[in-house]
Amino acid sequence: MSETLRRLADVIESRKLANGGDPATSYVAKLFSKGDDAILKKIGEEAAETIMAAKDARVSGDSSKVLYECADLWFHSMVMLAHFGLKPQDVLNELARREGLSGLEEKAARPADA
Ligand SMILES: N=c1c2ncn([C@@H]3O[C@H](COP(=O)(O)OP(=O)(O)OP(=O)(O)O)[C@@H](O)[C@H]3O)c2ncn1[C@@H]1O[C@H](COP(=O)(O)O)[C@@H](O)[C@H]1O
Repeated sequence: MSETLRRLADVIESRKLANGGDPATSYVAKLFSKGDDAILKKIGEEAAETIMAAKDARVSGDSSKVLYECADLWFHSMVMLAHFGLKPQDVLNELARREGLSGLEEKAARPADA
């Protein structure tokens, strides 16, 4: 896993209130203190901002804002993962499990009622 993701996951973990995170000095601790609805709301906002940035880039040809918004989305997704006791490595493991499995084949193999 990327060292940057690993270090960020460790910092996020350290910001949990149970680990001494202080909402007065830390954005992540403040988000944890507000609870999961606040974290999920941020993910919704950042996903929408990513979509808007991509639409703008389609017109302007400048993708720098897509990068910026996508980083916000990944970051807030990592806060959500930590909230649920998950790590970036768990997501990478799931992607690795899917490696080589065509999305079209996987969908076709689903039970009819799925
Ligand atoms: N990667 C990030 C990161 N990306 C975005 N953000 C913050 O996410 C917040 C939300 O972004 P918005 O653009 O939506 O800002 P806003 O509209 O003011 O949002 P709200 O305050 O209303 O939620 C901003 O305050 C950003 O600064 C981040 N805050 C922290 N990190 C990482 O988390 C670490 C720990 O941060 P602290 O817990 O604050 O020490 C940092 O060292 C960084 O590595």
